[in-house]
Amino acid sequence: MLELVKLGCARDDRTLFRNLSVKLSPGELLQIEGANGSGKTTLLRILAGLSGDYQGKIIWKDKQLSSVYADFRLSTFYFGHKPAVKAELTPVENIAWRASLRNEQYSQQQVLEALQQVSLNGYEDTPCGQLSAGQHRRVALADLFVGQSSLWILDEPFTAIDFHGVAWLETLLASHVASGGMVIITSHQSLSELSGSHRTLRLDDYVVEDTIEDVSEEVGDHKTGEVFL
Ligand SMILES: Nc1ncnc2c1ncn2[C@@H]1O[C@H](COP(=O)(O)OP(=O)(O)OP(=O)(O)O)[C@@H](O)[C@H]1O
Repeated sequence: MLELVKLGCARDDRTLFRNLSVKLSPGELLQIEGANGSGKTTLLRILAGLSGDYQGKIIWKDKQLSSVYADFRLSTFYFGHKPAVKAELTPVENIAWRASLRNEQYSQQQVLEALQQVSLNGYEDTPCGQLSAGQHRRVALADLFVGQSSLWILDEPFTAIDFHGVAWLETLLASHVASGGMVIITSHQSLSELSGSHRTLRLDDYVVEDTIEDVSEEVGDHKTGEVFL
């Protein structure tokens, strides 16, 4: 379904990774590991269409991503380092706002149930600026309970989440994958058995001393990818 073909990326003349080829099929969870600064966030931002500065190809449903980007966006949920949560809006308003950005509509009941799932019942009308760091991130994670995206791209979703929150999130990942969904996740902590079976990719294994220019010759494709926003 999602295929990366000889993906390469450099920042400030430093190769973060190169020749990265991997496939992700429905019902699979892929954990990206790597040291601080190895390029995990950079890779996920590329996959989410937030950066076009890469080499190689990204294939979605057997087609070059740029030609099916509208479908890809509708099928994808991206949870970044700094989740899009507006401080002046309540959790309910934030969910509605992000849903409108994705062209999705939820019933009020669905939203309230999602907030209950992330243990934010009782905070429905509290401006998010008054929530704790972990609660703030839970507001964004509530989208996972109401959206219909098949591919979840999650950058360090466990950050600031307490022990019980990590458990329900891992259980949710397993359930999404069991129902045919796909997950790409970065996490500095190992996933437990609650997440179900998964593959691990270490970005450090895709670094060499060569400059990034070598990759374009091997790929024989565009040297710079498109920005999909
Ligand atoms: N826009 C940018 N311009 C220049 N360098 C950048 C840019 N974005 C990221 N980098 C550099 O790319 C490298 C990889 O950063 P990235 O955030 O992807 O790493 P990471 O593996 O997610 O790290 P961490 O585990 O600390 O979150 C870092 O050295 C960073 O300084």
